[in-house]
Amino acid sequence: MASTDVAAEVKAQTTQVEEPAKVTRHQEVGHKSLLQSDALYQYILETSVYPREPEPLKELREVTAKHPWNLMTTSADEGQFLGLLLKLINAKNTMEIGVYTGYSLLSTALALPDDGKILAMDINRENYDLGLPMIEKAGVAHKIDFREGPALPLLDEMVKNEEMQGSFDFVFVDADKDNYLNYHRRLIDLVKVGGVIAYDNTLWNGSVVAPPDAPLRKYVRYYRDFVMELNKALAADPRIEISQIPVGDGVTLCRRNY
Ligand SMILES: C[S@@+](CC[C@H](N)C(=O)[O-])C[C@H]1O[C@@H](n2cnc3c(N)ncnc32)[C@H](O)[C@@H]1O
Repeated sequence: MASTDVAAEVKAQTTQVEEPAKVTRHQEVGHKSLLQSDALYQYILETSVYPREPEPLKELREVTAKHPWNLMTTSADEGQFLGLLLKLINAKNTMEIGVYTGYSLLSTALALPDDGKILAMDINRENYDLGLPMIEKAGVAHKIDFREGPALPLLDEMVKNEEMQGSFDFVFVDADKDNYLNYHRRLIDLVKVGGVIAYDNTLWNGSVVAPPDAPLRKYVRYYRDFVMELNKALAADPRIEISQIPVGDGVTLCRRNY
């Protein structure tokens, strides 16, 4: 079925229970998760997420919404999920690759104990600076060690340092998708046994199931094959247990087994 047909079918289904809504990036290529209903997604946000969202995080979300690249931000429901996950695994020493204005960074910083740490990397400091006042307001800036620059050379340095091997409880990867497998090759040594690596965007706008002729935006098409290759590689990697969760744009949790 062509993607436009799928989108039309989805639209027909969802409009039975809601007002006609703008086409979301989930609907754009027509995958069939429950949350293709905008109304259900709004229900989750309004019932379970926004009422629990700390004020500085809300402020950071609102500031980010005005930024031209705001599509890159982690959604509020995913931020809440990551925060809960960190508490469930008692994470203390963590890493984030891909900060942008810091929504996921602040969500996770708030979930860490006062002496918790996040090594945060991004090639762009300007965007991080936009969110920094809210991170400071939330009283968690002392947990964050922000490094400006590409993540790969930093990871290479860390892997060489024996003390850093197996030292991270949690890593959130949300950056250049064409490097995810390169990150994985290094992170598997840096995360502790029993620790978790979370790869973001593993459903990549639903494009992982788009037919070859689907009208995808250029950057979606470019990264699609990398994301699909990553998904296959993670599924075949015996060193990890995985679960691919349809929150946000898809997040794959990997627990290091050995
Ligand atoms: C999707 S955004 C991150 C969103 C962020 N997690 C949030 O919650 O808003 C991707 C980020 O990865 C950064 N990035 C791209 N290539 C990178 C690289 N090689 N190393 C580090 N960061 C990179 C970009 O500058 C951008 O800020």
